[in-house]
Amino acid sequence: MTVLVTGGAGYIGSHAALALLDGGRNVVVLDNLSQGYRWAVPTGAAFVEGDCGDYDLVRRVISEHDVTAIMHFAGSIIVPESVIYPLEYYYNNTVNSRALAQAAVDSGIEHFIFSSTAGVYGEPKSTPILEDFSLKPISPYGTSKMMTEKMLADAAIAHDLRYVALRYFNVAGADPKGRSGQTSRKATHLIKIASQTATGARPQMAIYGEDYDTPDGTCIRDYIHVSDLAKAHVLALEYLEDGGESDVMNCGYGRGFSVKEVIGAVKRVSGIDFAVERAERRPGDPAALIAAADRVREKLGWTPEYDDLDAIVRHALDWEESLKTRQVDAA
Ligand SMILES: NC(=O)c1ccc[n+]([C@@H]2O[C@H](COP(=O)([O-])OP(=O)(O)OC[C@H]3O[C@@H](n4cnc5c(N)ncnc54)[C@H](O)[C@@H]3O)[C@@H](O)[C@H]2O)c1
Ligand SMILES: O=c1ccn([C@@H]2O[C@H](COP(=O)(O)OP(=O)(O)O[C@H]3O[C@H](CO)[C@@H](O)[C@H](O)[C@H]3O)[C@@H](O)[C@H]2O)c(=O)[nH]1
Repeated sequence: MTVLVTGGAGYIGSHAALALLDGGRNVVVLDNLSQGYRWAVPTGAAFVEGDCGDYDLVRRVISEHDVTAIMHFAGSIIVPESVIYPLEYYYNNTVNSRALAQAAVDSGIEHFIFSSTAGVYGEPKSTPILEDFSLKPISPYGTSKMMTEKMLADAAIAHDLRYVALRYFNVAGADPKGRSGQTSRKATHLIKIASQTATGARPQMAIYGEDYDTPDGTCIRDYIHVSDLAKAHVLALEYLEDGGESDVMNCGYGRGFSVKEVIGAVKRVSGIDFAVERAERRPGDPAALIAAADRVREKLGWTPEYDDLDAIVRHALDWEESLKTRQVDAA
């Protein structure tokens, strides 16, 4: 019995693979290394280089590795890029997910965990955001994820597949044991960028907009530690194995920090007063995104360990330091 982790050479998938291995499960990672790194695949996991949209390959991997469940992380993740290249995003996130789901159904896989996003809500009518708020994504990225959620919902009605779509809020931090972290070639995430600036990989950074309708004028987000998120995936799999119904669940802590508060935390924890510029608003940024996070706690029994901004930042900084000794551009 093995879990197939697509995108397991990437940031979140590698942490989920670690959590599965730590729990004594077998893991096979399928990743095309378009963004991830071979070295990021945890020791102990089997690795297949290839595309999650390659139906025949997925069927073969499922059969050869005795796969009984799929965690699907592979995808393209940069919101502004999805506005410029929408058809690439629909292909990689929706068309390839369809092929993967087809291979899963045809192979008799019954348990499927999908990486969705708070981006499916678009500009929410209010916060905290409940799972049953209407889905009105404002980017091709968000729409590509919403479409995959809908496909899974329909497939789950027609077939023996059951799924959990986890809608992540802002994922940050790194494995507390230093085994993995965020290495993306094209970093856009606030805590990653602030950590790179603190550790000298960037000369300065910018705050995108100080005129939002928030207490300090900067955007508020719900930052969740990647290891807590990885744990939610393991619990979601156990939930399905115990007969749980298909569902969607927000993954966040239910509280938010502003961009200025995050930068303040990175300066405080690192002890470095790095340069921060003001910049224009970034298109498509909602003022505040905070999860209503009751469902994941109640249904999965999820209890976060790292609901502490300074701990998230500490782990992100430690990982950034450790990257100085790695060849991150060599896959
Ligand atoms: N990082 C976040 O804050 C965040 C928030 C919400 C949702 N998500 C979702 O979580 C998932 C993982 O994100 P991440 O931050 O770890 O990104 P990442 O880029 O670090 O990892 C994605 C991995 O998928 C691989 N990949 C991409 N397309 C593939 C394909 N067609 N076949 C096989 N492998 C492929 C890449 O090489 C990479 O290793 C994505 O689906 C993303 O949309 C991320
Ligand atoms: O150098 C930077 C980077 C970011 N920000 C701001 O920081 C906030 C958070 O930005 P970022 O870390 O890029 O995350 P989001 O744009 O909120 O998007 C993330 O979180 C979403 C869920 O909330 C996911 O859907 C996306 O995939 C994921 O990238 C936003 O207000 C940004 O404008 C800055 O001011 N300066």
